[in-house]
Amino acid sequence: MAQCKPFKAIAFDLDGTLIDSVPDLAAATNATLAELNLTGCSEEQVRSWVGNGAHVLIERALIFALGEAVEAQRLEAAMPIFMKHYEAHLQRHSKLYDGVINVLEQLHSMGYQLAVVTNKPYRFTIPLLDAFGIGHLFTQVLGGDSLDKMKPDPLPLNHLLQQWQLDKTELLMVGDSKNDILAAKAAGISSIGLTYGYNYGEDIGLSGPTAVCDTFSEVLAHINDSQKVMEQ
Ligand SMILES: O=C(O)COP(=O)(O)O
Repeated sequence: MAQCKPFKAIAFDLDGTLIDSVPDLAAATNATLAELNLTGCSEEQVRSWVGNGAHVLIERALIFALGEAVEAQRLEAAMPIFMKHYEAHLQRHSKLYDGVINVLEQLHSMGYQLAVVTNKPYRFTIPLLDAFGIGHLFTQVLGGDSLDKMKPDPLPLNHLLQQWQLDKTELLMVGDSKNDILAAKAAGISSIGLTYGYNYGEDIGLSGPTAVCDTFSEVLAHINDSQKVMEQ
């Protein structure tokens, strides 16, 4: 078995992990559909469409509203409309999940390198983190369009391993979606799956994370316990 080293760095997913962003994503999606004279959708539907970036979210919304597959040209025309509305909504109704600030501040002061690895477009990620007063805690922030591929591809996590010169056992991924867990598995690193976020209505445990937590505060307890075991 590979020699396990204690974690040095932690990569966090954003939507459904740190921030409940669906209310604003749903408002922006509905404003987009309204501008295109199409039927609106529910917040619950948007909750099940989030996870693969803005492009896929709007593709899913258009397929729902049109009742058929959407042509590439139509999708491309809808994207700037969505981007405009999401920029205006960004943090109007979104909320940090319980325990997020406290746990991130503790991990930061314990000396962990922290990153955000999200499929959300980069241009929205930094303003959102700053609006909630947590941007300064992260030394790396990767959006869905920062690199050539997004989660579930391992590229963003491999990028962090390389940037920070870490062994695979030294980086942990924390997220609510199977995209996070599949990316972690493909990169060969440990992961924590959170049960409270958005995962297409599926049990996150089915994706096979290293551990499952029900609250963000449990993540800190889990990391502390794992470090004790590895240091023994
Ligand atoms: O924008 C999305 O689709 C999801 O973003 P996430 O990777 O932070 O969950």
